[in-house]
Amino acid sequence: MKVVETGLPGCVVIEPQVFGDDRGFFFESFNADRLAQHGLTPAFVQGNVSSSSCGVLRGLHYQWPKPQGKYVSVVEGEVWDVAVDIRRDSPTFGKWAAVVLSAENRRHFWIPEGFAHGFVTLSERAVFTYLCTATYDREADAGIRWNDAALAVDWPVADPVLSDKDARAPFLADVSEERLPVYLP
Ligand SMILES: Cc1cn([C@H]2C[C@H](O)[C@@H](COP(=O)(O)OP(=O)(O)O[C@H]3O[C@@H](C)C(=O)[C@@H](O)[C@H]3O)O2)c(=O)[nH]c1=O
Repeated sequence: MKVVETGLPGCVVIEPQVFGDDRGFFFESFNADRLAQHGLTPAFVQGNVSSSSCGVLRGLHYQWPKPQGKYVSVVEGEVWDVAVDIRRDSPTFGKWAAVVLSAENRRHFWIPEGFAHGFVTLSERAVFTYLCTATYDREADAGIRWNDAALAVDWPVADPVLSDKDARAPFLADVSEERLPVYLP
């Protein structure tokens, strides 16, 4: 397993070691001991799966309070996945990191608590799977508009398919400070 830093401190890409043989392949999708060697000790309490058609964009989502760290990957198809630091007082507030996740590259992306997260589907269909460090809380569920100019996320799709909720999400500047995650160094 290889852990690769991104330009955004705390957000890392995990590249599992894949064992192929005549039957197919095997890889460890998550190994707590190996992640701990890199200072990552997430405790997961919920697992999710979603399926999306080409051009579907989900995001940018976060929870506050009850922030969720997310360990995300794709088991069918390909997505462009992005994490945005929206922790108030963070030295990298407003910065983002993106990675292509696919069933072929088997990458996993660790997005710590306090970041907003989203992805857009690049393949005909993408099955997205992730583990979270907090359970879903409808009251705490929140979002930032995907194309907020203040964030300037360089999405590879210009006119994505969105949920009504995501299409109406507020811009970062319009979110009151107490509704944004806190930065804990
Ligand atoms: C996220 C979530 C949704 N739901 C329900 C609420 C709603 O009726 C339905 C669909 O919810 P959403 O439209 O929010 O689903 P979706 O747009 O897929 O939301 C997800 O997007 C990605 C980018 C993330 O980072 C996730 O944390 C999550 O926010 O599923 C749960 O019951 N549990 C959950 O954990």
